[in-house]
Amino acid sequence: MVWISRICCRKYGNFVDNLRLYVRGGSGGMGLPRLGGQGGKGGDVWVTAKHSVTLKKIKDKYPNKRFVAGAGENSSIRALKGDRGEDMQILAPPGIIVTTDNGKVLGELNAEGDQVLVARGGRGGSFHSSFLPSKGQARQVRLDLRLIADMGLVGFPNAGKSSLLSTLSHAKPQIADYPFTTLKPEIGKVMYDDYRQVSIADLPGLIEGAHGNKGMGHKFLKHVERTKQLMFVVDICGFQLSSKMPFRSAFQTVQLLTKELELYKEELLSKPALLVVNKMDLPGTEEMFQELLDQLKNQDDFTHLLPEDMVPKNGLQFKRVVPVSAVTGLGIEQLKAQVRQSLDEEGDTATEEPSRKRIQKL
Ligand SMILES: Nc1nc2c(ncn2[C@@H]2O[C@H](COP(=O)(O)OP(=O)(O)OP(=O)(O)O)[C@@H](O)[C@H]2O)c(=O)[nH]1
Repeated sequence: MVWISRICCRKYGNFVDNLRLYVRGGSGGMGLPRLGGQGGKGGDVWVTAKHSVTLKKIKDKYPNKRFVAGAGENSSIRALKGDRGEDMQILAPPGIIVTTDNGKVLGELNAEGDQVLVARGGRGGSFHSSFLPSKGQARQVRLDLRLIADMGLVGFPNAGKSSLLSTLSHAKPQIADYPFTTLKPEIGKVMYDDYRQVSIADLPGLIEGAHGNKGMGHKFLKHVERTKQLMFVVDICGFQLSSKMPFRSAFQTVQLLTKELELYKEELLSKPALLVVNKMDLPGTEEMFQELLDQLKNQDDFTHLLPEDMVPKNGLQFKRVVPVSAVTGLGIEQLKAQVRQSLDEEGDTATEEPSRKRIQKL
């Protein structure tokens, strides 16, 4: 049996899970000493939660990552009290934690419309300041997407995700309660010999048509944004959502899962992804696995197997394809090793503890 297949690599790493921005409140307006007039207050800079935005979109739209609010109006004979400067709104996805450069937490965005003030506008000049205005607050802030887990399981119902999570983590996975979600992901912790822990989230609810918000479609897909990497799980024998829906082979299932992510947010496909092929304990599955590998290697030759609108624009090239059985434990150790390697290649894990702490434990 081929345990681990390495199929040509895809360029990963476009997914943006943190961003550093320069923010500055607007300056206050000048007061008018002659008539005791007061300058307008400078505008504030806010970060506001909006679902349709991603950190990558912010980065692409504002390459210099500078956000400056409007200055307050000077006081004049016609308007003794100058107008307030315009506020600047930075739209960001929910599930963000906003901190200053030195790690002070300014606030969290948990739900659509939540706001965090990141830079205050300056005061307008008045009698108390000899009519001189003050400048707006200026600083660097960080927006960090709060990760649920290192790995997120992506698979249609019945693929064996829950079974896999239990086998991998040797325990009943815990239901995590995050303020920014109504969908409760199950989190399993995989422990390694060097005491490193890797967290894996099972996010229930992905079905065909999820991108169009079928089932719990959008809720599920939003969560995929909050894991460092993706673990696709397919049943080697294929999948059928219901007797009314067509049967899908393992290869078609991979394509459909890819298409769901692509249609929701193509950016998600830039996350490193590994493919777990489950139920390899069943008879005849070795040949099916070989066929799947062949199809994955030559995806363009098999586009006719699905209707055109269900074929992903770019087939996902998995760096790691691991055959397992969640029931018998076949391939589970290899999978653990592959998960670890994949995360190590990409840098720190979401749950990584400082090495000093781990050494203390040892
Ligand atoms: N033969 C075999 N059956 C398996 C394996 N893994 C899971 N199953 C069975 O497949 C069925 C679905 O498994 P689950 O772990 O509930 O699958 P799931 O992907 O979490 O399904 P949902 O909760 O519906 O999303 C159950 O009957 C499992 O016993 C496996 O490795 N081999």
